[in-house]
Amino acid sequence: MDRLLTALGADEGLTRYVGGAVRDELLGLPVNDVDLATELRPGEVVERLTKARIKAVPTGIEHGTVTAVSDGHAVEVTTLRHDVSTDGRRATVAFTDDWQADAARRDFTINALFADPQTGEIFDYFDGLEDLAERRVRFIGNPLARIAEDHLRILRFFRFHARFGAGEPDASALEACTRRANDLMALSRERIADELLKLLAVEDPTATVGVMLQRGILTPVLPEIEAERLRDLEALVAAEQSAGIDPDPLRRLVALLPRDPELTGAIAVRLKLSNKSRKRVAAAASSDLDATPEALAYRMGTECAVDRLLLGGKTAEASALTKWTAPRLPITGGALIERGLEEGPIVARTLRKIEDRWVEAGFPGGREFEEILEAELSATRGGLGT
Ligand SMILES: Nc1ccn([C@@H]2O[C@H](COP(=O)(O)OP(=O)(O)OP(=O)(O)O)[C@@H](O)[C@H]2O)c(=O)n1
Repeated sequence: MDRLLTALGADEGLTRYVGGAVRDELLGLPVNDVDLATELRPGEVVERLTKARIKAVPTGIEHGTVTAVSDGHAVEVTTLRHDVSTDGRRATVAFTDDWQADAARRDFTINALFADPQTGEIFDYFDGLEDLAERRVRFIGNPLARIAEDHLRILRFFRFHARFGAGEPDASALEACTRRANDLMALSRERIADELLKLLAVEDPTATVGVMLQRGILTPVLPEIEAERLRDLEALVAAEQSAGIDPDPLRRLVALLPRDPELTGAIAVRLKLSNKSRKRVAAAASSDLDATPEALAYRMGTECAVDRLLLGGKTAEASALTKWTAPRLPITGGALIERGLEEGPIVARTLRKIEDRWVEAGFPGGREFEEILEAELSATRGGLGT
């Protein structure tokens, strides 16, 4: 990091930390991604990095962003800019050396703080420090205008409020988000899903999601969510906490949807979730809890079984399951052949039947397993007429 800061002239005041890293550092939270803002133009950023033998990737060069990869860490370096025109999805930008202008194009006051890497001095042009102390999430300037520039800010507002806000959301922001909720339809499904899942990943999103449902914010993108579902989300969050299981945004999404695997799967497709996530939410949406937790985990994988148990209010079982390791079936197809079974599809079929009975019996070993084995082998032999 030091090498990078030196290369970008931080000691001359040309480059500062910005955004989430400054905010999280001031709150004493762990900082994951570091963003830098710089007076240097993108071409000069690339030149200086190359000279210092730091890899420079022009990830968003038209918006002034270069990613510096140094010691395995990626840091986004963005030239100070102000937005010239925006259509709610994309912005045309102009570079500047005015720090306040760069702060002014950002979304919320708490996200527009700069920090001098050398002295630690904070540059706060829009009362972000005060809002941070009061745990207020406020747009910079007119909320309607800021949402018109980038519709995703509607969901970002709720995410940051859920994460950092205390009490009621800012009234003018809430009003603007409510009025413009339909604008979310203009965004790609991927961006909506990504932002929504980030919101659902915060420690406890219940109160904020409650406000969103009351205001119809999610109706344009997820009309399937009914207001009563908030109680399910609340119960799930409480179950996760008491089971000591990490919050999971996909599981929380399922809590908000009708408990219908087919419908949930279709929503996952609409939100363009990955195949893995689609399968997971569809499996979690089933309320079938007939099998034992271990049998569920063996069949569906522990993650899916934990989802289903937590969503079904079986907190202690879910917690116990996280420490459980799936046993292996104590016999192979080869061993069945050695015991006299003929090679062919019958081997796999018999193995499956043995496995079913073994799972049902609670994964026994030793004599009990031998009994299952013998019973199935003789049934198979009997079936074959041998
Ligand atoms: N629609 C957006 C997206 C981003 N930003 C600005 O770009 C910074 C970085 O954006 P991002 O990485 O999305 O957010 P972080 O604040 O870093 O939050 P997180 O910790 O969730 O990454 C924000 O702080 C904000 O200043 C913005 O103004 N409007």
